[in-house]
Amino acid sequence: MSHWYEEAAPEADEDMRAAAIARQNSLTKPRGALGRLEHVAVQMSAIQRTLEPHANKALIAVFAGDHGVTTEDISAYPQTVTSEMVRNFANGGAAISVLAKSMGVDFTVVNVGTVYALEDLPNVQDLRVGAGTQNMCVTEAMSLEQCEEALAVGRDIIDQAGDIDVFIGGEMGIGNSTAAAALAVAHTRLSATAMVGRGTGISDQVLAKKAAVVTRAMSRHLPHMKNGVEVLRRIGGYEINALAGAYIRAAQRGIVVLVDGYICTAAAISAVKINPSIRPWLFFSHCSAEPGHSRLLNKLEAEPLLQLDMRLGEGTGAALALPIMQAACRLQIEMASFEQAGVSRGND
Ligand SMILES: Cc1cc2ncn([C@H]3O[C@H](COP(=O)(O)O)[C@@H](O)[C@H]3O)c2cc1C
Ligand SMILES: O=C(O)c1cccnc1
Repeated sequence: MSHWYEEAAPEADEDMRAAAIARQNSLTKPRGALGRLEHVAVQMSAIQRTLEPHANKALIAVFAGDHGVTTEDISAYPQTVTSEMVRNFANGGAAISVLAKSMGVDFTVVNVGTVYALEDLPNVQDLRVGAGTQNMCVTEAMSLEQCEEALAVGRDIIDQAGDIDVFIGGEMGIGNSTAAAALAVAHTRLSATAMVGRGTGISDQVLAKKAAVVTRAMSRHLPHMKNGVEVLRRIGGYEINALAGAYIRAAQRGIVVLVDGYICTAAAISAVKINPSIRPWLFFSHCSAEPGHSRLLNKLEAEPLLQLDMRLGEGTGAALALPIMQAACRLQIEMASFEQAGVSRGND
């Protein structure tokens, strides 16, 4: 039986890529002088199949969910903060709320699975598929039904998004940097120690415990990880799975994805595992301060746009990278060529 998340995303057009590279090389700058901005514009051209790539209309969706693994005391903050932050998102006080507002980008919050139900809140969609996940150290994080439902929550957010060029996903979930580390281990086979980080700001002692927790979870689940969905079911999270579903659907619909920090990248690599055809549509916004993030980005052969020592999540790094992506597009579209501007070519 084939599933929606296995349907292929549109392929990159290699002729258009060559044409975009030629255009970049014709513009009034030394060859390659716009660095990664050139890579972004060229890749956008190849996937959008145009020399005039666009990243004008974006949607930011923050997915929230709680994690059973918080029982193991692996975060510096209590689980209640997930719900409290959902209210903060709704009230405009969170970092991503401020960024979305100041940048004029549409912003929505999706509750995929806080432990407790929340009251009706402006801009928050209640699509809970469970009351927090189970502790991955002792059992699977969720059932297959819940896993598929969480993936579908992300898919539906994209399907309801209308005509957008760019999708930015964010996450909120106390304990989710532990789930992300477990996913990172599953997809790279590097050690738990290499993949755990301080998350919200844990001590050396808690960091060592966090690595042991991930190791314990891996020894339980690794033998049974027969496919990408099973990985997400066993060690993912409702908000992480919704992100993976949103990334897959965005790519299938020809929407460019700006991936945020460590947790979002763990969702992204899980999504690529489920559906490798989505990879050309993923752009990586920044390299966070979590040490596992650069390792995960390496595995994905990703070139993050920013390095600001951020370690927040919520989609904040991706939001900050949006104007850079937009600039990369405008430069390729609007710069004059050497011929048009009457500027002499060099021999670079
Ligand atoms: C006030 C507050 C706001 C946040 N916004 C994002 N996170 C980030 O921190 C959490 C992951 O770290 P850990 O695995 O250590 O719990 C996630 O919710 C992530 O989005 C926050 C964390 C806190 C405390
Ligand atoms: O890189 C991230 O996304 C991150 C890091 C720490 C805590 N929350 C998110």
